[in-house]
Amino acid sequence: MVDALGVAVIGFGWMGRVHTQAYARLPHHYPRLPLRPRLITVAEEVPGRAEEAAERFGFASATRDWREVAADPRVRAVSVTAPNFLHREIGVAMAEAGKHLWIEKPVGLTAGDARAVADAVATAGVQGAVGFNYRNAPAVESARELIASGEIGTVTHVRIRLFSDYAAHPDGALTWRYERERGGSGVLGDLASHGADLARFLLGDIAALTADTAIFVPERARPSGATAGHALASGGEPGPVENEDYVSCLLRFASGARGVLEACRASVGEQNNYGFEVHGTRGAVSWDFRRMNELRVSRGTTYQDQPVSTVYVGPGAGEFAAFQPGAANAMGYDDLKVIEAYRFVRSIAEGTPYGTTLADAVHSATVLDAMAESAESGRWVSL
Ligand SMILES: NC(=O)C1=CN([C@@H]2O[C@H](COP(=O)(O)OP(=O)(O)OC[C@H]3O[C@@H](n4cnc5c(N)ncnc54)[C@H](OP(=O)(O)O)[C@@H]3O)[C@@H](O)[C@H]2O)C=CC1
Ligand SMILES: O=C1CO[C@H](CO)[C@@H](O)[C@@H]1O
Repeated sequence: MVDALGVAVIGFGWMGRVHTQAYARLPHHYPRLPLRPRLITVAEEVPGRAEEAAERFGFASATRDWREVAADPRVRAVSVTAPNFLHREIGVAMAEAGKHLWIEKPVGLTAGDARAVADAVATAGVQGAVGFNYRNAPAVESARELIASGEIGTVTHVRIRLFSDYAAHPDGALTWRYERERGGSGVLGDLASHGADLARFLLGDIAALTADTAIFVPERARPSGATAGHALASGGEPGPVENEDYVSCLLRFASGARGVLEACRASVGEQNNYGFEVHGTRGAVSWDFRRMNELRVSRGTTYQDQPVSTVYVGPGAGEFAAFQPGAANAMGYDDLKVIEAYRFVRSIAEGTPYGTTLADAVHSATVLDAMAESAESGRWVSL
């Protein structure tokens, strides 16, 4: 018996589209899920964009005012895919209205914002999921199991990197991402938030850190109209970039392991170069988002003679089997969002969290706040 789950999407740029497509694809990949999302309404402030989204993707209605979503009894679950400065206000309002919440990272501008949304979700007794999609990659789940099984021994150190060039082009538009008021931090919230989540997912809590940040592209052109994702602008008045393009961070884990996390949104020549290398006393495992379905693994104690092999993950790993019949049939980025949608909807169906929660967002945001504090003070910060 399959029941309908009325859903709404607030903010219809890049992530709004990806969440919508994930809801639509759920029955294809998870036919036994007892709830089937029904696209009820889309809220977007750019004139005409909500109507266009409704027309293209099949929402029953469209609005420019997200408050109408909170009041809509047809809607039981909401995706918040609007810019960061709206996460807290919209997230809290939706939870208070009794809506289950799937909200994008970093969940607000600060750890205080993430905590406010987490508290509202807990008080309302609704389910909450967060857009830390990289941990949904079956290969990342396999790496976590490999580490937890002790097969690579005691973890000694890890390197986590998130390098991209979406902010490297000098004509990249000065969107909300580059403003303190609407974006909050820069690459911290945009990319290092994922890195902080992966660090904890793989290796447990971070005990202390020290960080350094920099702005490499200090001015950008103001966009002349509506933008989505990482748009280019031409001819607009230049304005200042208010948040960091780059962060490097040394980590000490509660386990005693050491780590380096580095993220940059303006790395010329790097496109979505996201990944990690984890080293232990008896082996190592590494992952690269651009080869998302592979792990590089080394195991044993023959040291310099030890082979490093490529492992193609297959139907036994994470949610791989819901997408492809055999190893080395590639999954893609949008599939990670389908997995996120599945875990969110399953949480609602079973009344218990399954996958990322708002607590994960609070942990990640606390790490980001500590990085900002350390970059400012030049000191180590304990967590
Ligand atoms: N998990 C992941 O891998 C990713 C997560 N993200 C996260 O997703 C969120 C959205 O990012 P992205 O989709 O790239 O951003 P976009 O700028 O592409 O889309 C956001 C949309 O929300 C609109 N918006 C602004 N104010 C409102 C409002 N009051 N009501 C409704 N809509 C509004 C924006 O309009 P306008 O243009 O007028 O501002 C824009 O159309 C961010 O928090 C980001 O950090 C983003 C990319 C990847
Ligand atoms: O979460 C994210 C993942 O990568 C994107 C760029 O490629 C970011 O913009 C985004 O916020």
